[in-house]
Amino acid sequence: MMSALYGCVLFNCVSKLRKQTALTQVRRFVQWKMSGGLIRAGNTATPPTIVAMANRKRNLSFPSSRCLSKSAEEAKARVKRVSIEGNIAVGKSTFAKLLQSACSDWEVMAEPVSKWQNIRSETSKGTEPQSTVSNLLQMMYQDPQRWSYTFQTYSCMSRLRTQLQPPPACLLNSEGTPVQVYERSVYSDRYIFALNMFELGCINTTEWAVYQDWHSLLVEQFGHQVELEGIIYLRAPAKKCMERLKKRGRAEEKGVKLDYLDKLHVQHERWLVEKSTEIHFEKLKQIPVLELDASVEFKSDPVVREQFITKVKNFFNAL
Ligand SMILES: Nc1ncnc2c1ncn2[C@@H]1O[C@H](COP(=O)(O)OP(=O)(O)OP(=O)(O)O)[C@@H](O)[C@H]1O
Ligand SMILES: Nc1nc(=O)c2ncn([C@H]3C[C@H](O)[C@@H](CO)O3)c2[nH]1
Repeated sequence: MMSALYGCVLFNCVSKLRKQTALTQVRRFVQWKMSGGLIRAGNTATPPTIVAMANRKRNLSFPSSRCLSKSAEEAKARVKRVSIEGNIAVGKSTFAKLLQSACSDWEVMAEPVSKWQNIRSETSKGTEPQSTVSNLLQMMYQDPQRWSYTFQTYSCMSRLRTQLQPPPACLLNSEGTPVQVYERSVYSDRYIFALNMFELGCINTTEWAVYQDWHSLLVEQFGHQVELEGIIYLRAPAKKCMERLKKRGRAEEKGVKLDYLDKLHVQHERWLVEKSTEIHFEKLKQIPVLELDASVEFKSDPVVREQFITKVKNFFNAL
């Protein structure tokens, strides 16, 4: 019942989005007409849809809901997008903070864990509307069979929202190599977590088919707005992640077993190292991956920190 409702909400979002996209096309066409219909692309006047296609080939980004000037579009297209992937507690947030402080051309977007821990809903009991808060992360860990599908719909939606956020002005004005860095992505949502939950039997075959269907639809509809140019894979043995998970002591993760981290490690290896996971998006199949040994302690060691930053800089520059 709940799954059907979530599917329905997502479906409504997509059809609204389609309408918005159509409206944007019409608006762009009217603006193009009013400006005399001349956009420099060689010597010919080119309709906006054709320019859009040409720009897509050159990997230029298009605004989702408002029209940006050509130079703003070009500035946006210069911003590269990279996700940090890795097992639970491997050190992504810690590494992300290091990147954030290392270079003003890099903007790090944290995984929205606190949103998953605090889902507000309005209920009307009696006459007064009441607000209740639920912790979906905890619900998922306590009863994965009941809540995994719901969790994946919400985690994926929140990751999508993060990946759709426009770059800040400082990145648009950057003269270096501006990069938006995401802690995980809509791709790890599917190819690590949802897949793992399916393989564990916590997501059933129907839920998995439904998840994959709307995931593909969303990724295809948003196109290059949610594409990544690269992935940083923080790699460490599951045992090391378990040590760190225990040290961190997040309440919801108390029941997490080494076996679960082992399985997630295998999913990361299949996707990012062996490349044996079946991937459904062409660009993602060829994406460059920077692998870093995250088992080393870099927080207290400035030499290791510098080595990491240099590797990341070289990786970004080559994208
Ligand atoms: N290189 C490191 N060496 C030693 N300890 C580390 C290192 N990186 C992170 N830690 C510690 O490990 C714990 C988990 O780190 P962190 O929260 O960054 O992991 P994460 O990958 O972001 O976790 P999650 O998957 O839950 O988002 C923290 O207590 C952190 O201080
Ligand atoms: N089931 C499941 N699916 C996801 O997409 C997902 N993404 C993160 N997590 C869990 C790992 C950490 O405990 C915590 C913070 O990363 O949330 C997930 N769990």
